[in-house]
Amino acid sequence: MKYISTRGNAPELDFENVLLAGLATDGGLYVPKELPEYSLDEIRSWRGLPYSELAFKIIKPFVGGAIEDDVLAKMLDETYAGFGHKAVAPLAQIDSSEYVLELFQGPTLAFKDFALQLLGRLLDHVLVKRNERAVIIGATSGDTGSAAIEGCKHSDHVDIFIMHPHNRVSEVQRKQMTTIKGDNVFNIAVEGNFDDCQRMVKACFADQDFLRGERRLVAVNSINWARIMAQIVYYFYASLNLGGPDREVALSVPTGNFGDIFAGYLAHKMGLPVKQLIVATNKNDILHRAISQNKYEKHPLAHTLSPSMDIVVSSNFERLLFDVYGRDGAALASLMDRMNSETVEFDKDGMAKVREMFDSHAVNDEVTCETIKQVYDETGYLLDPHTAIGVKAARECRRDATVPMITLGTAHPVKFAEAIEKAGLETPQLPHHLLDLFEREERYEVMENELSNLQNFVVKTVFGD
Ligand SMILES: Cc1ncc(COP(=O)(O)O)c(C=O)c1O
Ligand SMILES: N[C@@H](CCOP(=O)(O)O)C(=O)O
Repeated sequence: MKYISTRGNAPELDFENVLLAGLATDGGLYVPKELPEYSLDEIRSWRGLPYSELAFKIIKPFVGGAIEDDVLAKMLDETYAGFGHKAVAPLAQIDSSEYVLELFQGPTLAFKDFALQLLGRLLDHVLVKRNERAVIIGATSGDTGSAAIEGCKHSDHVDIFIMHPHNRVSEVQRKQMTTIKGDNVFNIAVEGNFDDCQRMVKACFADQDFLRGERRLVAVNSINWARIMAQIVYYFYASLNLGGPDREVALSVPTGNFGDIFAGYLAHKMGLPVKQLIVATNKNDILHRAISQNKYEKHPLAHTLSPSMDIVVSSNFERLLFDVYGRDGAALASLMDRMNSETVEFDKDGMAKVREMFDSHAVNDEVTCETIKQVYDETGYLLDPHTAIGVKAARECRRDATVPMITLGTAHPVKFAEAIEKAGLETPQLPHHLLDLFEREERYEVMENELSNLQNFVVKTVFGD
């Protein structure tokens, strides 16, 4: 399997190098040159497989021989054995033909664990083989951070630096990151927002000289292709558990950086029958406006009760646009330049194609809380605010009531007490492994929103000067 950059001006890479690359050298994102496609018969033959075995079927072609089959299979077994539910990604029914795919059964209680528990193992395997040590720099609006640290903390081959927006993640999210012990783990609270943190990550990739050629820089955000790859699996799993591929499903995805829903789009392109994909956003609704009005216009970032989706610049939208623009890297590079600095209208035929599959809806804080309350009153099921946005968008955008609607349950409600309390409900107890979270000692640096500060901190920490 070969990978190419969305901006058409970076070397083609194999899986091992794409795993280690982060951003492409031309500033683009890596995507598979060709996607594996499956017939309905093949997909049907995967019915009943345990999660890790299904993951092996789907992930193996993307890895393309870079890791021996038995090693990959063992890695996948170990990854998903650590989840708190035997089904790994169970479906909860909240109405007739309406489901929540619970992606929060992993150690940090958010969907990020699906990819980051695996990414930590993949990176360790490859770095040990190469006898290399890497620096990870990541940005989080709350969930990627703890999942990445949890996934990588055992590796002797990485130092991991995670930036979060100061005072803009929930208390549980912050403590989940900042209380993880490890000599190789460094948390930074940036006086800025998630976009600022993500911009600094990308700037570090564009200027790696600060690591003096002595360390490789690796990404744990969804700019890293391996993140998307691992997230494709649960779309197949959910569908197969609801009668797929002989029955279509509709999917509503709480969306911020567009990584999760992009994985769903790829699952569909690989052969999974999908009726519609719903981009569910909070007040940071640039993607909803882009899809519904064909107008890509940046508004200032708003702080909401669904902080993990407080994102304006959605990195993975570029991967979808690459397809929309006929996989023309040069055209996309100039489009991305324009999207940086001006309001953009996309190619009309391309947008029409996007709308064949995608719908979108934006949900404000008030409606988010109303939805949490309504679903709780109707069913006793407690949604976290991100999932509630997905459920609301699903109900607004549903095209066909006979097609099962699955909302991706992206986080556990225990992480978002403020929203749950504003909905007039009680936050549940932390799960057993986090019961003493509030007593654990925190460790993080507060830092101005300045690239040089970040780079100096990394250099001082890694090289000691
Ligand atoms: C709980 C939660 N829901 C939804 C999202 C949005 O996912 P994506 O960024 O892949 O669009 C995130 C963050 O990424 C998240 O942490
Ligand atoms: N919502 C994320 C933001 C980072 O997105 P990623 O999927 O690119 O890592 C978070 O919670 O950190």
